[in-house]
Amino acid sequence: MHIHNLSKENSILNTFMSEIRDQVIQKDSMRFRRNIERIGEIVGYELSKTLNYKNQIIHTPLDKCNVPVIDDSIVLCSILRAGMPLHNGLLNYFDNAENAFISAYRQHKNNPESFDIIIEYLACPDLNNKTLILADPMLATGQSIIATFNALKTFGTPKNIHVISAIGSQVGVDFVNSKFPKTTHLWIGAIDKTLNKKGYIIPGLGDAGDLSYGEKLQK
Ligand SMILES: O=P(O)(O)OC[C@H]1O[C@H](OP(=O)(O)OP(=O)(O)O)[C@H](O)[C@@H]1O
Ligand SMILES: O=c1cc[nH]c(=O)[nH]1
Ligand SMILES: [Mg+2]
Repeated sequence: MHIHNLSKENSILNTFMSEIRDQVIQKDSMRFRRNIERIGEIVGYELSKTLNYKNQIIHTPLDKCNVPVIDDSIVLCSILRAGMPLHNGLLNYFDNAENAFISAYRQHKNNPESFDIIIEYLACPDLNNKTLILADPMLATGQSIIATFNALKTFGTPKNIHVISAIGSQVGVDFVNSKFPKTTHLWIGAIDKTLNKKGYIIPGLGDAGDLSYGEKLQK
């Protein structure tokens, strides 16, 4: 797996990262969603440099010119709920992408420290020979993204895979690195030290789904 840790380089991305982590600023849910969306836009721009391009002749009012344009068929797949703002950011740049949505949530067993990933909803186009972008802002244990990848296998074999996340834990990154094809790219805003007993990233930011859309009842 090619791991691109975008916080290693100074850029405006780190301003948005600081705001989604900040316990005061993150309480403004509209700003939180917009910052995640802006992270999606920046990552979309960065990963666009690795795509395939073809020359297109463009007629300006004065002459014609050759412009390289994206030649890959892109499918954006996001994990509900927290993936929605990241999805919007990517879709802001990849105008013609096809879209897939999957629901994955943690179902706790008898204690808060152990859980299964439950997938109930999946809508996905044909993935054969496409460029698949899997987006989820939090890569904690890595179980949700792996469960998603496995569930998508019946929809075809993508040509390339890009996994996008705002914050990951080192164990989660190591886990997905061991499960995805070696050619996969991981684009990540930051890789944090550890997970707590409930599987939350430390220092992380808290619960990305709740910060975007409000607290949900645990059932
Ligand atoms: O790497 P993992 O250990 O699988 O954890 C990451 C998952 O947890 C969060 O979703 P959550 O279950 O909180 O659902 P939500 O989006 O509805 O809040 C997050 O958006 C990921 O999907
Ligand atoms: O730290 C975490 C882990 C899972 N889901 C989140 O939203 N945050
Ligand atoms: Mg959540």
